[in-house]
Amino acid sequence: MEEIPVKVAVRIRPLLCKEVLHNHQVCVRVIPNTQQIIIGRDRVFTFDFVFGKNSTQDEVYNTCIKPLVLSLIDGYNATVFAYGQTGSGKTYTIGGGHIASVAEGQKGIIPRAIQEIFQSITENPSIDFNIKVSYIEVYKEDLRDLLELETSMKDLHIREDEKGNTVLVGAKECHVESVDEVMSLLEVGNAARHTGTTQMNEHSSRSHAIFTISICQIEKNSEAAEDELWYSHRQTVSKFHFVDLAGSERVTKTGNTSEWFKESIQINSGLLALGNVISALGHPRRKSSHIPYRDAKITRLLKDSLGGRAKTVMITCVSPSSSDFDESLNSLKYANRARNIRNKHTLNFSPESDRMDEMEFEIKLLRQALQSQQASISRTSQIHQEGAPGKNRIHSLEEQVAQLQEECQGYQNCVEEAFTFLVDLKDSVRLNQKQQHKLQEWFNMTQKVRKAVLTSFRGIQGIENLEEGPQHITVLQLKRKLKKYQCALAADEVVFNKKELEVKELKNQVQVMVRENKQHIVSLKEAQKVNRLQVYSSPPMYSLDKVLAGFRTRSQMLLGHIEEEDEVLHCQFSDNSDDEESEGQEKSRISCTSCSWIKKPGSVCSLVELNDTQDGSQKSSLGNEDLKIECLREGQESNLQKLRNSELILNEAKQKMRELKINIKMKEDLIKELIKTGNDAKSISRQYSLKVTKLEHEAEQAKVELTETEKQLQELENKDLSDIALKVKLQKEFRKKVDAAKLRIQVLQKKQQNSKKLASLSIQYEKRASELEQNVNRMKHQKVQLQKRLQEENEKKKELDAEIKRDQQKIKELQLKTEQEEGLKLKAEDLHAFNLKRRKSPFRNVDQLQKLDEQKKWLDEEVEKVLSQRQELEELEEDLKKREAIVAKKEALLQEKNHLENKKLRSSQDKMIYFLKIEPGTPESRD
Ligand SMILES: Nc1ncnc2c1ncn2[C@@H]1O[C@H](COP(=O)(O)OP(=O)(O)OP(=O)(O)O)[C@@H](O)[C@H]1O
Repeated sequence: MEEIPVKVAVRIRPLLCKEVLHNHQVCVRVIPNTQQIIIGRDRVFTFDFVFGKNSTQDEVYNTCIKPLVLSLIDGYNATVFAYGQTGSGKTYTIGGGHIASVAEGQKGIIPRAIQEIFQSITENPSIDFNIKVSYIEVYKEDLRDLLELETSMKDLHIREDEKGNTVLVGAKECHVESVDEVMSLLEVGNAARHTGTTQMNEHSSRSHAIFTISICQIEKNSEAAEDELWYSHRQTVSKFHFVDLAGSERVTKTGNTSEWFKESIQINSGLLALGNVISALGHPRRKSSHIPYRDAKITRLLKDSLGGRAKTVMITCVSPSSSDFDESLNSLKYANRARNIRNKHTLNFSPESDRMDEMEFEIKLLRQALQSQQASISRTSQIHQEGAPGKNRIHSLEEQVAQLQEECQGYQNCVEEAFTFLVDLKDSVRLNQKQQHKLQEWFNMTQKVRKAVLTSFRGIQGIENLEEGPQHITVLQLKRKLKKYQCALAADEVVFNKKELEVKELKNQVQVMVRENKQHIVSLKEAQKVNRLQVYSSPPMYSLDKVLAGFRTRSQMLLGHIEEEDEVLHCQFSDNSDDEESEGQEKSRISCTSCSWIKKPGSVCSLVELNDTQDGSQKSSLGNEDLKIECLREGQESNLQKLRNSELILNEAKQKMRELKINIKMKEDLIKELIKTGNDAKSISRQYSLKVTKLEHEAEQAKVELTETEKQLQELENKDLSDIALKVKLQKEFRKKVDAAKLRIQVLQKKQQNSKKLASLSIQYEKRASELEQNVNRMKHQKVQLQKRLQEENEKKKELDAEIKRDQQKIKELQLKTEQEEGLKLKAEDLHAFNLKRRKSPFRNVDQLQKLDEQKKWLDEEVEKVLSQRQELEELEEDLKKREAIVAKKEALLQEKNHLENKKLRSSQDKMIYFLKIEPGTPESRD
């Protein structure tokens, strides 16, 4: 049997309105013209089908579901299941939900598949179709019939038939005859399905739903119309499961608390089991490994579809939002694993139906043979009735028949000869009318006899024809074999086509890689060129203009560098098209290479060098003003960037606070529960300690009684009683008493032990509660610290606001100054003359020089400030990253801890309840 892999499709939904409003970035994209998906910066996955944010429902259906529907009609079982995080678009893609209110173009897979199935029914009038639908859900590991809600879940069972197919027993199967009927059933089922509202999805499916459509096809044989006596038919039964799984979710993210906490856990555990099955099946050495189908109901139901006999497509839905990065990556990893799963699908035609054909034909032949046999028997029986019944008589009759046949043959020969002779005679001799008439009569008689002989001969031949029956059977068998080989050939063709596709895909990939390689080489060459250019453009001596230009470029590059790093942080998941992104990367690469010479400490062009340049001092002062404004603007931009960052930090901190609050609330609930159980345990323990002392007292009494009875027994044995019978009787009584006392002591001791155990259990509860209290205190402390940090961040934000305002003020002042300076420009000639004069004169204008120095110093300071601000920013970002990593780790640990604590608490509660139940001598039961 051919192994065909499970096909895996990935669909990325567009950003939802609220995500756009919250400024979420896109982190998952389809690589154009490939079957690949890139998540984050560099994680690439290849799938059988990929659908981006602009993909339509029609596209999804036609590409990966239509072939499955056609296979269903060909007689194969098929499954499509949607997998993914909550709110990622599973229900939308499968076509569940309130389908009546959905526009035609937005309809999902189920309505389209139903349409297609009924279309093919109308196109095949030679086939009798019998269609049934069922709809069930798995909610909290319980099966529910969505078409018959009264059905008790105890009546629904998952079984395996003799061929190993998974069958759901007890679910209602509705016979349907039109698209509308199916749609209304689907609507009814969807309305009955468990849904809820979470922070992630307004209409979140809280259960796994399986909508099944089964088709029974009965092919009418063309002979049936011609021959009313017999007809043959071929029967095929195939099923299509449409599975909409509940979404995997982080409990803290969905905002579910207490009530829904358990529900989320159940959903996640079902999906975890499914993940384990996919992992085990996708394992390269899976044949030897165990596949844990039995771990959950959903995996048991999907056994046929994963590693079984059905043709399966898995659609993994992912959210593009960067806030769902982890979940999307996980989904993609699972989808990648699922590509390794191989199913062995088989055609569902029943060989029995072919055998039926043969048998029907055989019956027909036998009936005919029987009829002719009966006719001949009745004839012989007539002869028998007429003649003597004895065997000898038959034998002599047979001999007579043989003789007569011989005679008959002789006469026949004579007649033939006479016939030819008379024909010749008739032509050559002239006969009178009477003779002619007689001859004609004789001819007619001979013709009649001949015809009679011929028809009887044909009758015998007709009976012999019946012996062709077995030949016909062989032909049928051969036909059946031919059909089988044709099927195998078709399957081979499918595999061949698939392989061809894979080869094409690989070729495409190779081409893409070659193209990329070329691009890399080109960019490398460009980079080398730029490097070379920089080496030559690095001036040996700096003129003021060049230095200023250098300063500007440098500051721009520094800014660019810093901004680029900012982008790395924030635009890591930007929603640019791939081309834009690659262009951006190209630019950043070039800018990095071009700033390389400036970064070297030796090549930093300090403004102090301006001291040596006296030419164009006016120009430089004007340039300085420009520079100042630019610097300030840059500073302001950086401050704005800082502000944005701090806002981001603030939001994240708030989010953390919210999560912490939920965690604390849960813990507090847990503590309350624990305290309650602890108090109960305390009161029980108090009762038990009373009981222990009482029991001790009783045990003491029993011991005293025992020693007394033993003493009495001893005395009785020592006494020399004359009445032996009385002595024996008394001894018996005493021994009985001793035994009873011993038994009582034993029972009392056991009870004592149990009571002590229970008392220790309550101590354990107290300990556990105090531990949890400590835990909560720690969390509260964390909360306080977070609040502090929040305040600090708020203060920082305020400071930054103030700084920005100050910068703006400065910019205004400087602009004013520049305008004034520009006025001075008008006197440029005078100034030039003055400069020349000054250069000639041995003494320089000390005041102006001082002023210039001051301005240069100020500028240097400003540059330093900007640089230190950038430095601070970098440190702040690094710190933020570290903090984020720590918080994420802490969150994961806390979740794990919670989970364990809950488990422990539950098990200890169970234990406690168990103890309370099994203890027969509890005070209540005693009372
Ligand atoms: N491809 C898409 N195009 C447009 N909107 C979409 C797309 N996919 C999903 N959505 C929208 O996203 C929201 C969530 O989708 P849906 O309810 O299908 O998610 P889900 O994965 O089934 O969630 P859950 O597991 O919680 O049931 C819906 O409002 C839906 O309309």
